[in-house]
Amino acid sequence: MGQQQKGQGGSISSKDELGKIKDQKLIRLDAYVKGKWVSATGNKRFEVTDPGTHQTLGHVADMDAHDVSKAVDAASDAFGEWSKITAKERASLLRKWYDLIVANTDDLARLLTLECGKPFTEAAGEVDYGASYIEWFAEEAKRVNGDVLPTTNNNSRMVVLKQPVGVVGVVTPYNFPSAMITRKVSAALAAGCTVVIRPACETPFSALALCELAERAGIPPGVFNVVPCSKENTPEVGKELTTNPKVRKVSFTGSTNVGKLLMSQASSTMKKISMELGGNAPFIVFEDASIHEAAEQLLFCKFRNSGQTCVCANRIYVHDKVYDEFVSVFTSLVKEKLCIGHGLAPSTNFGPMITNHGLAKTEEHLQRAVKAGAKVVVGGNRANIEAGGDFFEPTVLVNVNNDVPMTCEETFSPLCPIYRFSSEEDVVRCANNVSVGLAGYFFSRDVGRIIRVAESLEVGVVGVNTGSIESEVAPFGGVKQSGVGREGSRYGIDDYLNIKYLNVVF
Ligand SMILES: NC(=O)c1ccc[n+]([C@@H]2O[C@H](COP(=O)([O-])OP(=O)(O)OC[C@H]3O[C@@H](n4cnc5c(N)ncnc54)[C@H](O)[C@@H]3O)[C@@H](O)[C@H]2O)c1
Ligand SMILES: O=CCCC(=O)O
Repeated sequence: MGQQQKGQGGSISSKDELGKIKDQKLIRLDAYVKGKWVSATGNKRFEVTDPGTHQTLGHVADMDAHDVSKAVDAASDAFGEWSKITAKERASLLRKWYDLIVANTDDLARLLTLECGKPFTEAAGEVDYGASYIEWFAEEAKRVNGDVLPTTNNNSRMVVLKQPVGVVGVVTPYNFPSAMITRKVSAALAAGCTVVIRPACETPFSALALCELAERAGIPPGVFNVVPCSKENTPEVGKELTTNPKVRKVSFTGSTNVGKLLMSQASSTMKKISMELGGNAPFIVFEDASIHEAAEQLLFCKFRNSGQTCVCANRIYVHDKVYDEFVSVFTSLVKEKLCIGHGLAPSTNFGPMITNHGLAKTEEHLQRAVKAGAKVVVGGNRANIEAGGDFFEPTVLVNVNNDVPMTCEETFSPLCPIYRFSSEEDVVRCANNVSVGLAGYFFSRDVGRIIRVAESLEVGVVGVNTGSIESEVAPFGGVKQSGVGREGSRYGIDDYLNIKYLNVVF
């Protein structure tokens, strides 16, 4: 069994790396409520660590439900004024926020790598990607148009208004600590909503740095609130954000199970919801595809963020006729091109698992598959990197059973099972035979097949001859148990608007 390259990182000190952040004011440890940096009740704090070294990065304010209710009050008080300033004014403030993020990309990326582990270049890519939503929604703010309908009575006019929903509770995951916040918050602020953001416990630093820049951009007090909290306080904080009557919408990105819980809690006050949940993306290589192109695309699509991305390829289906060639080409790429290490070591392009829970799940998925007959072609072990974090090798498997967890559920790990298929009909049936439907990918040059398969896949986003689908211009979101709503694009702002119909009789 071949091995991937191992990067450096042995001498990395997380504290020293934090010290290299040029603008040290971006490292915030307190919460942000009503335009002030505040500590939690009783000055309670929780520890945040670097997943690449397990060293402490800092102790952040641990907000409880009562603290969060004050943040909701602040957001509710600020809503009146923020929703009434002109869209052009909101757009201008968003644009300033965007400019500040772009100007501070290196610092923000370093912070992101330190708390989430993804390699620095990938982290800088995330900051840039996240910022693109702010630029986009700054522009869209000015295009929230209403409607005048053909009247059914000459003595009346029928008018449609679009109005901001109100206070939005935002809950985000640890795998995209920056972009999952900006994608939601920029649409919300552009629409005229105010926000209370609860970032993931593992990755509050990016959220707080974005907040520092929002403050510098001049976003008024109360419009933008950030309430970090520990794992222990998460259920009560989640309950507050989903049941407080002043919160009119909950926007969540994370796993399907937590999404269902938050959705049921939010139903008690009938809040509007956006749910961006887990996936289990099929990646299909037909016999007429370019094998090298498909293998190159899979490398990024499967292994970015060490497999911890909701749209990562999860199940790889390769046509029988090209199966052996594909496995051989792809395995060589994995060995040659991936270099494991701490995300701030210059040669690294494959970082640690973000949590040790994720590492344990990876090992369990692997063991269950191997027990059921799977063969590991490359990888298959924890990687012993001097830096000391939770590393697992990029792993390719063949002969994987269809009933094992890595096939049936989102593995969210660097495990890459490659299955055989022999007919288009069968592979589409297999691809759709899961409860979720976020992204799907396939490779073919046959135009008829491209249309048939793209229309048949039960997902919200399809990559055809590409493993890359993200763009602020395009609608992002899933079907089935992958969620409700769309983010980004001209559709994304609608999730933060209510429609009001006026029948004006004169
Ligand atoms: N569709 C998308 O756009 C998208 C994007 C990124 C991640 N994801 C999904 O997120 C999952 C990985 O992220 P994760 O492991 O952090 O997911 P998770 O559901 O465990 O956690 C997501 C967030 O919810 C918080 N949370 C957990 N229990 C809560 C509760 N009772 N009340 C309030 N908040 C609670 C977590 O602390 C975290 O901040 C994967 O399933 C991935 O596919 C989806
Ligand atoms: O984990 C999901 C993030 C999806 C994206 O790339 O926008």
